[in-house]
Amino acid sequence: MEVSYREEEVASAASSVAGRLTAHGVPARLAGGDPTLWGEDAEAEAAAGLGWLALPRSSRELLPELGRLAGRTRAAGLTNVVLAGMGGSALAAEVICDTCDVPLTVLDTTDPAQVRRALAEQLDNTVVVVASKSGTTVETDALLRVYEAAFAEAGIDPAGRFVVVTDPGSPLEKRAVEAGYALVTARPDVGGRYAALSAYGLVPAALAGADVERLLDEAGQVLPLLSRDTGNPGLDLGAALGGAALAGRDKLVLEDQLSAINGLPGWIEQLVAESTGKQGRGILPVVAADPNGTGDELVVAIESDVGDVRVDGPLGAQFLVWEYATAIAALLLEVNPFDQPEVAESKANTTELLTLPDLPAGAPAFTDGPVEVYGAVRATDLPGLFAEVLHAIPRDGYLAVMAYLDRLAAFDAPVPDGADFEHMTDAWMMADAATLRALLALRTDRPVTFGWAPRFLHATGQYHKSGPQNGVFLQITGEVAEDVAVPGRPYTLGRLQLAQALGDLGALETRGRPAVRLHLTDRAAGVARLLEAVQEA
Ligand SMILES: O=P(O)(O)OC[C@H]1O[C@H](O)[C@H](O)[C@@H](O)[C@@H]1O
Repeated sequence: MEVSYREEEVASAASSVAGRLTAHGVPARLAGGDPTLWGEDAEAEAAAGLGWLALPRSSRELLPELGRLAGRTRAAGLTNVVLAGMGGSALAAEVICDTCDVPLTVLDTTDPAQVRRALAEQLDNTVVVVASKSGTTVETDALLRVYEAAFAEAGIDPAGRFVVVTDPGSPLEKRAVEAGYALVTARPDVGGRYAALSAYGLVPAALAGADVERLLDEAGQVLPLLSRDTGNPGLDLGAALGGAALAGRDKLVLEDQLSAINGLPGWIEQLVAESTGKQGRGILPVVAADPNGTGDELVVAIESDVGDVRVDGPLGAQFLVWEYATAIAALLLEVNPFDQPEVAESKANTTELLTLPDLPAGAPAFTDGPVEVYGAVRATDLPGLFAEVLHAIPRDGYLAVMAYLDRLAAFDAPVPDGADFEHMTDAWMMADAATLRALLALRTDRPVTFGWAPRFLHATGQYHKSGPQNGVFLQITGEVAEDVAVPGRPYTLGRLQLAQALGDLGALETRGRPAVRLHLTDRAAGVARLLEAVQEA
């Protein structure tokens, strides 16, 4: 595992902060699990959350159980593995499976169409891993209920179809025991976003067929380096991230196109944004975007030379080194890397909204074809709105696009008969809400981020509300054609999804941030109109 600096300014900022850290014995203290590093206010959470440093060894104890579970599900012909989980309880498994090229359906959504899509896939051969540390996350609870109902309706005994991963004593543990589901309890002293090498990352990955022992070997090899003052990749990366952020380079552009590891930036995004984005400070991860060459960027490239910092190493080692580096960067920014108070705020808003008979969606400021626009805006059409929004981004700020939609809908786009792969890709791209990010990015030198909701609420959502207050926000919601009931709950997935959007919008508006909601009354036509209008802006 190696971290190398490819730019003089980054190297000198990093070496100056690394000198300060080693003078205080920080590398060895962090590697040894010293909970006092982040100050008194963070001590209790740190003491209860540094178990990730021991995972390369302690997770080995899970291997026999994982082998048995994987063998049992394979023998039962359950080859379609679905993971219901949010944030840290989903993203690591996604990266592991993408990198090992084994199929895993990650359901970290409340979108009725996307959930219907998953339900329609091989229910007969499906095993659902339900992963939640707290055991109370609303999305995960809803997906468990939806799958229980689907199995019951198909006459399938749900007992053999769920594998629950949770902390000991959680409400989900109780539920799993009562229902007779397979249960793996996780080490409780590991925070959600640091849980890649714990049962949360490993159980779904092992069931999907990934070689998880190898990940632990890879992490185990880097572990002894983390107590060193020199030749310590975690310190080198953390000092670069923190040193650069202190010098004003607080937009972290993550590049991985040349890496054999697939999707790591999405996992890094939740780790860094949730751990550092608080008290008006933080590092904003920017994923799937080209750098703009502005003075507030730090480009970190996984296994390539295209960045200011290059990070080489296998996936297991990357997980551990990024966790360590994030804890170092938080220390330098003087924030607690183990809490996420503003994630809880949007959750509370959502819960409160769900108690109302009707969701307060408000009245549109204007309508442009299949798109209703909600918010305090001067524009009267979409091109004007995009121009207004781009103009509103502060000089040191960013624009965040957040889509409460089916992230796979673009693949339904009609493709002309006989189209080759290039034409198919073009058709998908022009039907994909994520393309809005790229088109907006062409019109500004400020970073434009994109997040599928509610996934991003458990990642950049914390940063949006409590990091530097220089974000401008565009929410996209869509009409629900066919909703999905959540058995035992007084809401459907569609209602929950809209409540999440309105709950987060409320949290952003309370802070005085410019925030607009674009509601697609026809989803496919709405996406097409957005992509057309942004090019006219
Ligand atoms: O695993 P759960 O308790 O369901 O939590 C899922 C996610 O929820 C919140 O967003 C936390 O901030 C994340 O760190 C966590 O990974």
